[in-house]
Amino acid sequence: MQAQPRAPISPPPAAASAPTPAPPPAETLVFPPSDAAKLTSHLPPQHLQSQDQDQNAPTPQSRRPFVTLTFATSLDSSLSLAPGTRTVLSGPQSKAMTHHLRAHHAAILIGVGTAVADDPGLNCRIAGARSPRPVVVDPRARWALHRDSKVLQLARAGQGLAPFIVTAEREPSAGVAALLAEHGGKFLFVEAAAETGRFSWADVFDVLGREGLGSIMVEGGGEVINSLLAEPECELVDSVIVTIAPTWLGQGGVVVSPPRTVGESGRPSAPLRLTGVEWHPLGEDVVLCGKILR
Ligand SMILES: NC(=O)c1ccc[n+]([C@@H]2O[C@H](COP(=O)([O-])OP(=O)(O)OC[C@H]3O[C@@H](n4cnc5c(N)ncnc54)[C@H](O)[C@@H]3O)[C@@H](O)[C@H]2O)c1
Ligand SMILES: Nc1nc(=O)c(N)c(NC[C@H](O)[C@H](O)[C@H](O)COP(=O)(O)O)[nH]1
Repeated sequence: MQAQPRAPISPPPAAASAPTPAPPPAETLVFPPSDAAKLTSHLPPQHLQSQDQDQNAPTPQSRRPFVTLTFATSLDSSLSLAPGTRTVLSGPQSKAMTHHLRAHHAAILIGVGTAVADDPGLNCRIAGARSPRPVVVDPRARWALHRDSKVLQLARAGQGLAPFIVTAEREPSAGVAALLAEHGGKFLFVEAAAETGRFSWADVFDVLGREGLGSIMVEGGGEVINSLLAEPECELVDSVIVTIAPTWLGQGGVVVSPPRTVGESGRPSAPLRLTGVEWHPLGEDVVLCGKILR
């Protein structure tokens, strides 16, 4: 029987607009279970770790999200060499620890200063782990989010989630709003104080709680962290996990140092101390875990 000529295999129709190529696969991180076990008591309760709206969408009356304050700092309490300068402090082991924290929180929150400086991905790069919902605090909606922003590239590649942007603008950019909606993100409106343009963190966390985000890891930057270490905002922080790197960044860095308090005598006093403290060496870094002493 004579073989029938094969019909030519036509090339697939060209996509109308070639999709943006997925970002190059970032390094996959590994955090050993033996190290993970040391952090368990400092993580949110299990039922608050996912984004499952049914499971943990706290009603307005229920408690606010579990808040973890976590960042990497130098020996001179700096987060980076200068505002807007992304500075590597963590070694591989404590970097993996940060991603372990991301897998165990429903959301990861940064300020717009960090978003602008770092073009962050804000996903979890441990194989098989879930990524948190990125939240960017941006009262004046000044973050120039665009299709090639890393966080949106990862969302399109299924390697992360699109951000929720917390703003005081009642009519933020329609273009950015559409871009967010296309990727599963959105703007969240929170009223800011008229005189300062700042949010009450209680309001921010209430809004995020009503989005079903039962736990939030606040990663920075300096302004965000210092404002959460001030009274009374520090009452909202449930856990503190700090990576300390054996590096001095020198003067001019982005410093973590909460506002000073002054006693009745007029003498300055230390504003905050941690309790329930544990120190865990990880590579050349040490990870300090604790809770703010009430
Ligand atoms: N080492 C680390 O762990 C770490 C983590 C995050 C960022 N960083 C670094 O920190 C630097 C950015 O820090 P930063 O202090 O410049 O910016 P930031 O990320 O703290 O963002 C500051 C902005 O957030 C908003 N904001 C903060 N608190 C607010 C409040 N209570 N109400 C309303 N808006 C509020 C304001 O718009 C403010 O301008 C970058 O260099 C980044 O690389 C380091
Ligand atoms: N743990 C930690 N060690 C560091 O050495 C360092 N520079 C940061 N910085 C935090 C960082 O500035 C922001 O949270 C990002 O911008 C996240 O970015 P990715 O998601 O990793 O792309 N954090």
